[in-house]
Amino acid sequence: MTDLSTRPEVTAGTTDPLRLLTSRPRQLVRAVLLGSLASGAGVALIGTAAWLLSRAAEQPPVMYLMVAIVGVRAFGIGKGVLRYVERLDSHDLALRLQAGLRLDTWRALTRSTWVGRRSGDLLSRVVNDVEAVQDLVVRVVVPFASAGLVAAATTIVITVLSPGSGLLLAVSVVLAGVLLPWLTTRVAARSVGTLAPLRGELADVAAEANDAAPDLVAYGATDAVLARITDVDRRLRRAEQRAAWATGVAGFGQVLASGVAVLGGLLVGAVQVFAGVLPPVQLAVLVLTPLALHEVLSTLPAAALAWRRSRVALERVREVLTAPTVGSPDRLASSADGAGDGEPGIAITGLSAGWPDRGPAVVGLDLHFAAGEKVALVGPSGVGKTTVAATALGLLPPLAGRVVVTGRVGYLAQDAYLFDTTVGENVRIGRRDARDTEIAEALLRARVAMPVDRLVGVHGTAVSGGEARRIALARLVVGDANVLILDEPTEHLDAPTATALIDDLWASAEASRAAVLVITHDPVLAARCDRVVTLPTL
Ligand SMILES: Nc1ncnc2c1ncn2[C@@H]1O[C@H](COP(=O)(O)OP(=O)(O)OP(=O)(O)O)[C@@H](O)[C@H]1O
Repeated sequence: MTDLSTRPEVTAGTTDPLRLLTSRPRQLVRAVLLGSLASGAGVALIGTAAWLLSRAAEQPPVMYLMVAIVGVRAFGIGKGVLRYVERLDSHDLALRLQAGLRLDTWRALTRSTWVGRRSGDLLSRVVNDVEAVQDLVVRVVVPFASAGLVAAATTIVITVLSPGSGLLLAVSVVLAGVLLPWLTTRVAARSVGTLAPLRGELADVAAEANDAAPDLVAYGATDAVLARITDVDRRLRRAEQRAAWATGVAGFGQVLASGVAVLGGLLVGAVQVFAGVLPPVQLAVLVLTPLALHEVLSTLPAAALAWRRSRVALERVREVLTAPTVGSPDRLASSADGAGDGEPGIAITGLSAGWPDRGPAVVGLDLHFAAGEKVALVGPSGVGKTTVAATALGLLPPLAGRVVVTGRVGYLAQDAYLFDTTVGENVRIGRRDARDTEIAEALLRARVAMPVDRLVGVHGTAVSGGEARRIALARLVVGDANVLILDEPTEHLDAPTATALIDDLWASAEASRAAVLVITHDPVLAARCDRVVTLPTL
């Protein structure tokens, strides 16, 4: 067994089920062997107990029963202990593979800005679908492989005792272990294949309804959204019911297969006992051992469905891993971390910019500004000011032209995100090693008279719009950025607060010779910049 906290995580680097599983072959083999021994102990327990009961009925001296008595105890205890150890080992392997895959998925997420992706579905892929790798180990490979080994061993032992019963058992094993699982996946394939996408869709509509709840209630538009959620839920439930129905029918088939093995064993064994070729005490072994084996095989239809489900889920994860990147947030992070390669500044040359699957919002923009310069970008609503900022930040790839940003970038977004934590922790995002005193000072400079430990609520709903804006500003102030991109910094603020805040921002920008790009509709703020660039309407 291994300690997850001390061993490095496995990075799977693949979503191919076979390659995933064979990335830790020794642990996989060990888990399968432990699983086989646990299941084998269960079957051996019933077989030995059956012999013991029959033999005890003949009332021999107890010495003749001792080995069987010890065997029953050993198999009984061994079954539980081995199953426990197998569970530890197989879950350890499964969690390791899952951690590796999750790490790969996060890496893929950080490579792209995922502009335009449905966030609920993306979340469902990253959380639920990645977990499919757990099922692959615990519910598919270990049950199938160990059931196969135990079935082979049991069939050989029964064949040695009674070839006719062995043949019948082999037929029932093929029926229960191969045919029924295959039929189950055939019947339920389509509905199982839709489960993961439907869960993603449900997460998506539920997340959207949650975000939009105040507007929906205010406009009395909840019915339509609830109807959408109910519709997806109904489709999901139907798919789950179909899968459950297939598993139920397979369960019935399992009982039949087990009946064939038990009755067959009884008939063939009885004939052999009457013919004097089989000792009577072995009859119970021929009858009861197949029963125990079929208990092991009864999990296989569900395992076959889990295999199908895991493949669909891993395919969805693969789509995330191989999705084309949008923008270059990693480059942004490195330029933000790099200790300012050269003078801070932004050089935009011949830029055409726009959002994926839309035409360009901005065409042929030239905008160069240097350290210590403050430039206001103005223009009518929707003309593309935020699009220019997103492109300069690397969140969107330029459609044409070049954008070079030198220095440590600090960005105040128009809809800056507040996490559901304290004011202080929200500010600390600007500089992770900021001390409490520095956070308090940043809040003071951003004119937020709030205790650092006050909670801001989900999406900052427990603070006012102006307070949220200033907390986001404090996040910018606490960092040591020297290229500032500010999208509507004075929005939601009263005139005196806005003036005081800009005074402060300008003072610290001048001290660090920062290059400042301000997007604004506020003529007072624009007038306080060195230059005003007006974006033309296309
Ligand atoms: N995430 C997005 N996905 C697709 N299109 C977008 C997105 N954000 C903005 N757009 C579109 O891009 C165009 C430019 O929008 P942008 O937000 O850059 O304008 P803006 O000048 O900043 O407007 P405002 O002053 O109202 O904030 C608009 O037509 C807008 O509908």
